[in-house]
Amino acid sequence: MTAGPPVVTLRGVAKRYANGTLAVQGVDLAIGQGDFVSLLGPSGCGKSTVLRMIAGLMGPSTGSIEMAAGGNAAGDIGFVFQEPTLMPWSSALKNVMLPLRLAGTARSEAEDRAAAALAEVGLKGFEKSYPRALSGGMKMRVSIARALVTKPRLLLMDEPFAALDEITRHRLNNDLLTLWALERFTAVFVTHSVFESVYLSRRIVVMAARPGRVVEDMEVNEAYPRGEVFRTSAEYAAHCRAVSEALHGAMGE
Ligand SMILES: Nc1ncnc2c1ncn2[C@@H]1O[C@H](COP(=O)(O)OP(=O)(O)OP(=O)(O)O)[C@@H](O)[C@H]1O
Repeated sequence: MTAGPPVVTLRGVAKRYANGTLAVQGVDLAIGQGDFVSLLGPSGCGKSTVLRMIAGLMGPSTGSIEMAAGGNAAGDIGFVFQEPTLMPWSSALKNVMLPLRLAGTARSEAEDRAAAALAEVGLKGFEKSYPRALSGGMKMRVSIARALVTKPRLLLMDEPFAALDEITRHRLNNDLLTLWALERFTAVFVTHSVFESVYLSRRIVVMAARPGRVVEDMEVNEAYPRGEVFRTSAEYAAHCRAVSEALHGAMGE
């Protein structure tokens, strides 16, 4: 599986917040169609800032961000936050229906598509459950279903599994890769975890702080599907070591 032409291209991007903080500077990054890219770096290196700019939630202070033509506007980008951010007063199904309803999709079609999205993340039978009745991992699954229900070509994830226990996190990593293979979206995944970035990605962009910038761009040239055999392989360990060294270099250690 190789990445196609860029879906999004950042050129000379810098972001200075209103309080004067220079969050990132000099970011040049092209993300290829169908790729799985992780942004890895220490706290404060600007990973979330880059992701929010790609999402169009805010603009860069200098430089440009170009989305390739051919998308379907509002449904083009899915965003998964660290917190599942579900509406507590609505069922899992209604939560997943929301982006479709906002886009004007008729109720019955939205229901069918939301139910299919929940089934894809392993939540068939939980359509009527309220968020409070679901575990942390299940809530995150609902959040992923909601992000994917519009069939975005770009899925942006900001440390989505950071708050989950390790077993749940491994399971969701596997399920995310299955969805990625099935739906063929381009994934941009923000994480602090070397292990998670190597397990998931084809490409790891290592960032450093003060000011936030890209310091290494590494490839994890290993076949998919990846599973427990990969997780316990010598190749996995070697990639983790190399990425870890790059990260420590980025942190000036
Ligand atoms: N809204 C804001 N206003 C001012 N400064 C901000 C704002 N958001 C982020 N920053 C600052 O910009 C820098 C980059 O923050 P950002 O959240 O992008 O980093 P991060 O790598 O995602 O960090 P973390 O891993 O801790 O989430 C930090 O110094 C942060 O304090």
